[in-house]
Amino acid sequence: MMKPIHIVGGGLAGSEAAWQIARRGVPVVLHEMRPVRGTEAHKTESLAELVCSNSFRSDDAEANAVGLLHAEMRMADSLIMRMGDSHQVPAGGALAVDRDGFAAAVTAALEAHPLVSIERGEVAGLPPEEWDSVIVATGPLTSAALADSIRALTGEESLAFFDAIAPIVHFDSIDRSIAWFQSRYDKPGPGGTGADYLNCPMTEAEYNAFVDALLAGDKTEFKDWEASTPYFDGCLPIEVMAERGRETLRHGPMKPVGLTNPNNPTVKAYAIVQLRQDNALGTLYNMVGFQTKLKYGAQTAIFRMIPGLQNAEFARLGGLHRNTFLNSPKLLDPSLRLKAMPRLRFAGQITGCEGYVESASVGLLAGRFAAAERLGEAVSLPPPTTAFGALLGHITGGHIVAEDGPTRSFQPMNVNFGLFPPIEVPKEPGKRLRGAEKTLAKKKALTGRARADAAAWLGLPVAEAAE
Ligand SMILES: Cc1cc2nc3c(=O)[nH]c(=O)nc-3n(C[C@H](O)[C@H](O)[C@H](O)COP(=O)(O)OP(=O)(O)OC[C@H]3O[C@@H](n4cnc5c(N)ncnc54)[C@H](O)[C@@H]3O)c2cc1C
Repeated sequence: MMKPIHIVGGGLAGSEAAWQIARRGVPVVLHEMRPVRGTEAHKTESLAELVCSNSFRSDDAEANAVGLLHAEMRMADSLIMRMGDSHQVPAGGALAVDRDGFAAAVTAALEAHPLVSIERGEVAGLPPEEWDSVIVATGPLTSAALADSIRALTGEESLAFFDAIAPIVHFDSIDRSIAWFQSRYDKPGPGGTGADYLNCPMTEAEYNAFVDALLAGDKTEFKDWEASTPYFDGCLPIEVMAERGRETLRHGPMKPVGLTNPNNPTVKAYAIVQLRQDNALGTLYNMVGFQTKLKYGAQTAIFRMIPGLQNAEFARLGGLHRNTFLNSPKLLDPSLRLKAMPRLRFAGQITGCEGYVESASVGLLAGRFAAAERLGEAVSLPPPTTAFGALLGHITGGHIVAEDGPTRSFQPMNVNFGLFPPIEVPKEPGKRLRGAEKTLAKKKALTGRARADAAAWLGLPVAEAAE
């Protein structure tokens, strides 16, 4: 009997890693502490629970880096993408999923696999020595006992900071005589209709009153040690955005572009709040980009100032959560093993990637690497030109570490084109590209190269992938 690989944490990364290992014919034991012990954000005992938004973001594999990552993961037979695709809900150009159906399907697929056993319970310290190959995928809310032992082993302080959760509203409490359905620029996207978001318009006076209320609203106080904790720009709380400038929200989550109010088509709204379907039934909608650390009472009062939400009932209000992650460029080797104890491999957000899809993709890589090692094969790293390779590069070495401040410079990051090696746009005779056209051509060249290289790395037909 082959010895099993142990995975600690059955979230996005751990579930994907388990699948990848089992599909190579290697046994795996997946340790998940829920429901024996919970986290501040998880609500269920399902594997791969989505703790906040239900979106896997853009599904555009030609012009968007996370869309490209989707495509590469599908090529690698990703369980997370397979179940995401089969549980999608309409969301314009994005891939959004019915969170309960999705998590139940991932759980069922792993429970049914003959090479996967699932053990419920916390791994409350370093994994026992007899576990000779372990993937730690315990996420941003890693339990304190395990986090402490990793910190003791590495000698590095894990950096903690906060993510803020966006509120969810009951659909039937939204005033549909004010809010209208439309996707930005009427984009249909995968599984969408072009009219998937509910839009709440604001006049200039309403916007200013709203920003004033955000600035004045009661917020959760930071403790001393939390005060210096940096935010990451992808998930800024709205009141922090409002503090950065009166116009910041109008250029961020409340931007009014690509939308026309059918009740007042000749007048452009000054700002627009968008809500996106959150469950398959269509009974819940989340406020897009509205992460917040406002206190609950303040949230209810302030969000009801939004036209269309004056009677809103909230299924869940926003909240605050810590994020635990390693100084990976220093601590991990190129195949995600801890240099100080190579039987431990890390995956998911704890490695310093950011987002559901990125976490799952690092789980996918860790699973492939661990399985290859167990089978006595050479570990093959993805080319740096692929989204897989770009993300892995960020985690294990691409980042230039600056040691000149109180906090280290390595920060969690979504996949983005800045992580890819540059490419020359192929010149067309007699045509000179400029501006947006040139940017798009560059993205298409990068993603075409990435898909072809990913296919070659995975041993798939290259021509089809590059198309
Ligand atoms: C509050 C919050 C909101 C977020 N919102 C978004 C969002 O909207 N969109 C997005 O793309 N990303 C979001 N993220 C970021 C991130 O992508 C997700 O947290 C993602 O789930 C990370 O995947 P993971 O597999 O690394 O961790 P998780 O999915 O959190 O999985 C880790 C698992 O490990 C288990 N565990 C922890 N410690 C132990 C232990 N000692 N023993 C056994 N099991 C253990 C946990 O119970 C959990 O199931 C958010 C993060 C947080 C904290």
